[in-house]
Amino acid sequence: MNCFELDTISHRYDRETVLQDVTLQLEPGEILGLFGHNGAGKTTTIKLILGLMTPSAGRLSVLGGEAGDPRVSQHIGYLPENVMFYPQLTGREILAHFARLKGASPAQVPELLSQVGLADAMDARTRTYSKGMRQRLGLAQALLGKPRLLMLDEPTVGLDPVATADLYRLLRQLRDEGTGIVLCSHVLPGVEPYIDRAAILTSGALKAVGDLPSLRRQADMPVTLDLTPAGDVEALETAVNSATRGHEVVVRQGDGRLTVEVAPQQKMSLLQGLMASGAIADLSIHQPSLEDIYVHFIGDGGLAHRGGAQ
Ligand SMILES: Nc1ncnc2c1ncn2[C@@H]1O[C@H](COP(=O)(O)OP(=O)(O)OP(=O)(O)O)[C@@H](O)[C@H]1O
Repeated sequence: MNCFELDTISHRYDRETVLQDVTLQLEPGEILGLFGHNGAGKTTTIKLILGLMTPSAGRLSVLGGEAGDPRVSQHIGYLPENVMFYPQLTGREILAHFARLKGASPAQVPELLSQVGLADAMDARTRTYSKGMRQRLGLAQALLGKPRLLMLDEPTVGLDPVATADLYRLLRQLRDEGTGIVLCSHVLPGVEPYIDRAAILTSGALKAVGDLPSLRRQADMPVTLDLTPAGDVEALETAVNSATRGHEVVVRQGDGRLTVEVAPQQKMSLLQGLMASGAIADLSIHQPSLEDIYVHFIGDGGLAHRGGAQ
């Protein structure tokens, strides 16, 4: 059974359509990165899955049931973008309160607080917590009751690099135990190794979905080769031009080396030509990163999309 299945979902607020024909699934034991600029529709998508609103069009099922059904909601954990807690209560008291609301066992409260790195701070009032500590408490709250679907909105905001790495390790462990996880973010650097698939949302439309190799195929962006000449760089450039056999490539010279941008489908024939030429001493190959692919799909007008501050 899928964690959720969105089938051509659209959503309007008043007059504005903010999601258009979004089709997306999440399997158990999978981490999906949901990426998009400010106002792209990430939070709206999450709210629909949580059952806080009903879509204007399309079909939606969550954990095999209806979004918003309490029998479904009890298996969902959600960390909102901005977490706020009663400042006078301790982390332990707050989590125990949420455990009661969710019908989860209070026995797991100290264990969860330790898991998110708040073992030493669980009896301090949350008004003394830093932003990162509040974020960790929010994460512990989302993990109550061992959810089968976990949705995290900007979970790394406020976390230092060590805490961020801890968070990703924890998410992997949950994923390996079968939890389906959605990670919404505009912070792409560093996230690539921790997600199984990415979905890129722009102005309410899903532009691309898949694992990194599939996104690279969908983006069809050039591969960059850094070439070190065996002799002089001009001879290498001649070899590149002859090996490309009229296909378009971008060639730049610098520091006695050549940088060549080539279409993915031409890469192997270019490499074979270069190897046969004897003009090349060494090379490195750079595939587009998740960030490059994201920028490609968001488009040059990326800044124009970004309604709010980053
Ligand atoms: N309650 C609302 N009423 C009207 N419009 C709304 C409402 N909530 C969101 N919107 C609009 O819907 C669009 C999508 O917003 P959403 O919050 O889903 O984007 P987001 O991708 O989560 O953005 P961010 O990264 O800035 O949090 C935006 O244009 C936003 O202004």
